[in-house]
Amino acid sequence: MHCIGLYSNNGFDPCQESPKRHSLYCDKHLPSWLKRARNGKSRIVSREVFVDLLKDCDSLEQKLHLHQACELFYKLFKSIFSLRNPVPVDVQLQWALSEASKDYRVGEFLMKLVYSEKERLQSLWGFTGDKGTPSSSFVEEPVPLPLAINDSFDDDKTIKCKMCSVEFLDDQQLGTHWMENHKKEAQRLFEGYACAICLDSFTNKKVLESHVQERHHVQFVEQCMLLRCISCGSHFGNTEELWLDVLSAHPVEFRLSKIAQQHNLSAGEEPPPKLEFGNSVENNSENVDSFHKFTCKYCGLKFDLLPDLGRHHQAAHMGPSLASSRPPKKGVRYYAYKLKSGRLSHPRFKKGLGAVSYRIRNRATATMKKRLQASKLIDAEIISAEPHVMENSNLGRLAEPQCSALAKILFSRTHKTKPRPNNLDILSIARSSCCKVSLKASLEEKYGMLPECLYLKAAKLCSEHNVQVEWHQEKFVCINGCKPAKDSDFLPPLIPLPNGFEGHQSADSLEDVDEELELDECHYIIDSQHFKKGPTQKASVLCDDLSFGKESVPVACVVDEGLFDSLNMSGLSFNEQNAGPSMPWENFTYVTNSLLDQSLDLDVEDFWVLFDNTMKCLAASSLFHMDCISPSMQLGCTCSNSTCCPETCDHVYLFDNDYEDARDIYGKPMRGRFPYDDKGRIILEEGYLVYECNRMCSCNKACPNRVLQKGVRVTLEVFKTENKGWGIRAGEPILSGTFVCEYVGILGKQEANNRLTRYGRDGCNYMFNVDSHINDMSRLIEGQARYFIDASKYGNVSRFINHSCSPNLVNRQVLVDSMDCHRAHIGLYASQDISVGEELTLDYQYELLPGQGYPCQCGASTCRGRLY
Ligand SMILES: C[S@@+](CC[C@H](N)C(=O)[O-])C[C@H]1O[C@@H](n2cnc3c(N)ncnc32)[C@H](O)[C@@H]1O
Repeated sequence: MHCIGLYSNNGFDPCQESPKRHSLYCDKHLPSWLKRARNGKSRIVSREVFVDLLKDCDSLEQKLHLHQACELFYKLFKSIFSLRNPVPVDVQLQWALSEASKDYRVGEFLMKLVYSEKERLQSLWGFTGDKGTPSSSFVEEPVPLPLAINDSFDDDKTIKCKMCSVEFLDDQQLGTHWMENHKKEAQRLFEGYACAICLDSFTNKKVLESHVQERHHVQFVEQCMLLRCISCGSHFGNTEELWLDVLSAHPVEFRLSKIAQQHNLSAGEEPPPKLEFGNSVENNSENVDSFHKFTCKYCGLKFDLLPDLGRHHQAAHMGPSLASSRPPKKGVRYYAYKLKSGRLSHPRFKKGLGAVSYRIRNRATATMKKRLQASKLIDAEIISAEPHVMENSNLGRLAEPQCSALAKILFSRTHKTKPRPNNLDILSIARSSCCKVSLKASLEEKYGMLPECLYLKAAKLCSEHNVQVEWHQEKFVCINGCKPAKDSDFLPPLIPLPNGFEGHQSADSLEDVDEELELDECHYIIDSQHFKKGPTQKASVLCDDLSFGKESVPVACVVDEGLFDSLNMSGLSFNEQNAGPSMPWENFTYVTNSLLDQSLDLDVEDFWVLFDNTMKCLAASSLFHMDCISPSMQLGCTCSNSTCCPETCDHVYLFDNDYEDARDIYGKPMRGRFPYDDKGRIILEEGYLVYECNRMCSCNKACPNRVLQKGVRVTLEVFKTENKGWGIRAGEPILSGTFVCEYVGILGKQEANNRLTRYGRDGCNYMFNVDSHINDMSRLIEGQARYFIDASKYGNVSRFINHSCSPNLVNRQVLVDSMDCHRAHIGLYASQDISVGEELTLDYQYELLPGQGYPCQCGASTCRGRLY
């Protein structure tokens, strides 16, 4: 016997290995539901129960049925267990029942499984509210599943011709009978046509003829005609060849279906002399001249045979890659389709992953393209900036944009002339450095002064390669006494030009500047950052801590010199005039946790009704009983240490269970890993829920799987922007993946298609549309309410984050105190390294109709222009 691990409902290519694991599977193909347990929890079907059931199987066939039942059981358990699954449990159960009832032998095994496993499943995962006392609704004996039509003929000794009901002992005899008696009808059943030039297929000879004439301009149509087996699509030169294929490959299709047999037997009637292809005559078929015509419900075209209608439907009304028609996005059929196709467990993510792997594959090309584009841009800038420089022949008259352009040009040129350390150079120097000071000193000794962003890159590299370097901020004193390198040859970095710089310099001083630039062009590194306004600029602190002690790091509110005036009038894009000037902290109440809107209280009610029904349903199917899940739908892990490790943490298990194919941001599988790296930075790719440990877990706050819940840990500053009102900027370098803050406000829901905008007193929109940011899962249910977080009255520092079409923050939905995805927290994480003083921005992802919204001031080269 061979391993049957590759078996699926659609058959299998047998694995050639002999079975080892539990006598049915080789090592490689042991199914997920039998895989070795961690904490005894990961096995969906326990080994003992499986082996017991296997002992009762005498034939390979029975073993396959057991295998199928286990798969079904696994799928059902897994999808019910996934609490974020929006498909109602009763629909899932219906699906499982209908699947099981297709073959009563599979159904029987399924019920045996449910019966044997129910107690284990009940107590597993700490589901038991009152351990062990089964409710009265428990079904103690396996309930036979409703028997559907058994379409299998294996038990029958005879088979009947579908045309005349004459009985035969085997398919061969039936085939010969058809050849002799029903060849004409059989032609209608199997014969199609194909164009010998392009192999396009046709149901009708006439259509083929006109195709050949019109498309290929051929008159002798007969030469271009191939016969085509409708059943399998193979092409043949003549009828004999086609019939040989039919006899050898499709004899089953001559048989009378079981339903028809039963019907005939019970009614004692002769079978009607009409063609039936499987059970396919549905409401899109009609009787014309005693022959069935199959009508396409989309375009009204009629076909003699259903497979042709199918092919037409696929070619004319579906995308080329879709193999089968999909049911409408509603109801049991749709969910069943989702479940069967495996899309339910990770619906959007396959698509997401495709995109990710595409992105990864194309990263190199993209980088190259970017570089090319950048160099083109710079060239273009040289062309546009240089004449300007000449024209004015006076640096002092250059406006800031021209200065930036010039700086960029010089920056790129000087970069080209100076050697720069590559990743290996940085790492090898970092390995012999104890702290940032010594690393900086060594690098500068070799390469001269380097821009600050290189140290961010170095920090990232070190963390990725586990190189221990002390990264510190200002006033750090290294215990080894490391001191910054001082080289008198280096000129100090440029400082921002003073206000009123435009046109105020005397001609003499400008000449000096010009000369200096010319002379030292190759030795300076002029970064366009020097022209940006940042915290290096003089700023006045309006408030030391806008959170008034609610955050563990104070959030200062500052105004840069030169923007004071804007405080007296509206610095916002619109509408502040009426409200009058106010300080940013005066317009809302600072909270660190979202509050629930009343619309959600109702939702909780709905939830309990659903929950109640679900549990009754499960109890009736003898899986669980009513008290098995905690009201908050929270699942605690049972790691024995105070800090969890991914090998044992149930949240990792839960995640893996829900997202088998999840990847990290580098494209590596997430299986068996926390969503955060050991520095607490998010590594999980976008599009997945993050499962953090919670108060039901035995671990403590130091657990690496608790990040968002610890709140803001980086220094942030609320500052006045030039044209977007208030914004947030980094008060310290923030490395990519670092948790920045949570979007906090009032969590509510709105009815679908009903756009909700709420403006705060300052005329700003503080709505975060949860639905539009993540979780396709909820979109499986059409017309479902959308969720939002409104930070206009209650919120935290996140309410000041402005929109950018090229943002440096991303959001993730994080499950902490509830496994219900509608109670997920919105975590905002750095999507790239962010330097001190850089504004933190998020893509609001509004969907706007043409003409809607307000001008976007993000300034990104990819700016989409408008913002809601
Ligand atoms: C969530 S608030 C951000 C904080 C806000 N700037 C403030 O002063 O409180 C969103 C509002 O900020 C302004 N805003 C954010 N990003 C913007 C952008 N890129 N362009 C123009 N205005 C923007 C808009 O008024 C928007 O309604």
